[in-house]
Amino acid sequence: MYRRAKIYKIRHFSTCVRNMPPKICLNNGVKCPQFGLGTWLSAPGEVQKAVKHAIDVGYRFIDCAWLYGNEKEIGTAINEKICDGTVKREELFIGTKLWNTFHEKDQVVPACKDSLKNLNLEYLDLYLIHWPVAQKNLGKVDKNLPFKDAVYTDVDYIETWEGMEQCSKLGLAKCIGVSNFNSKQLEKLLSCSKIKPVMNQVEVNPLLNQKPLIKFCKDRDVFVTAYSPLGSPKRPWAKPGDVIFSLEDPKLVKIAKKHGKTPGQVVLRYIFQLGTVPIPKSVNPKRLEENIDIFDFELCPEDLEVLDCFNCNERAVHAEELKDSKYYPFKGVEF
Ligand SMILES: NC(=O)C1=CN([C@@H]2O[C@H](COP(=O)(O)OP(=O)(O)OC[C@H]3O[C@@H](n4cnc5c(N)ncnc54)[C@H](OP(=O)(O)O)[C@@H]3O)[C@@H](O)[C@H]2O)C=CC1
Ligand SMILES: O=C1CO[C@H](CO)[C@@H](O)[C@@H]1O
Repeated sequence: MYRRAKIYKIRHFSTCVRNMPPKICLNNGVKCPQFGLGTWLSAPGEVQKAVKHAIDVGYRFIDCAWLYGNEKEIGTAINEKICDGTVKREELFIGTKLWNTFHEKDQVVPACKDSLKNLNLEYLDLYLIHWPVAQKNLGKVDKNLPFKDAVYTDVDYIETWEGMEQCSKLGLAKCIGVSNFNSKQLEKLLSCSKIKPVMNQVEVNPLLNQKPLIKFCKDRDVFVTAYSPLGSPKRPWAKPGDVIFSLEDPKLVKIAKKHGKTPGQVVLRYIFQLGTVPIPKSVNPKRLEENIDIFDFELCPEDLEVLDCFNCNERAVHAEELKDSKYYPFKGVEF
């Protein structure tokens, strides 16, 4: 009896230590937690610990990518947390992304299988086309600067999508979607796909709140995942003079104080209230706990108005080395 109570207490603590993120229902009926963990630049050697801690404190959606070079460690962490009884596989939502060098139709299933092997999982909950632009495979990829010396090719993302549909049909991925697609690209994909994308993962933060694209996606039943929600302050390509979002802005600090929260929590709550799925990255235990602890307060219309004023359509992630490709998403279109 005592033993049972103790086990219950531990499980209860690990899953209900704070308000859990709500779940959203995607256009194929699959449920997805409306908050996740980013893993880009989470270094091998620290990401395993970070993912285990994240799962302990309530994260259920882990955002990965083949490009990030850390799928193996993340997979080890996930499997350890399943083995020790903290979570069941079906309670997790694991997503990863197809890199630009595997866009030809017959490369997609093998690339997906490679990510599954790295993660040591039987299926993905979500597989995304990382960018609408295909790149030539030049050998080693630098995850910090993957577009340096990039040679783009003319493989159409519609062809790539056929490979993604095969991943879905083979049961390798329960959901498939895209990332960094603009409104025109998404519209074209929706018009000719047999399986609809469930998600478009794009940059969303106070400097680029993406309201028009979020509305566009919502109207078409495609959910938006918000990457770089804190403005990606450590992006390796930032130059002096680039606009970097500051969590120390006095207007933000004032709102945070009013709610008894940190500026980071206010930003993440704002992005959640925009109707997206924020996926902040952290490998720091305290910040991992802080970031997910945003489900016990609400920003009022006046707070939202202040936060809206930061928007200046300034991108942290622009991949401008690809700008001459006809598939480059960030030019020639309003959003
Ligand atoms: N699809 C795509 O093309 C892209 C997808 N992504 C995804 O989105 C995720 C998040 O975006 P990312 O660009 O990493 O940037 P974020 O906006 O999530 O910022 C992460 C940085 O902020 C720090 N940080 C985290 N929490 C806090 C906090 N509460 N207060 C202060 N600093 C904090 C982190 O450091 P520390 O770890 O030390 O806490 C890290 O340096 C990525 O990791 C990746 O999974 C990102 C870019 C492009
Ligand atoms: O996910 C990502 C993280 O940053 C990378 C470096 O530019 C991007 O390519 C990528 O989209």
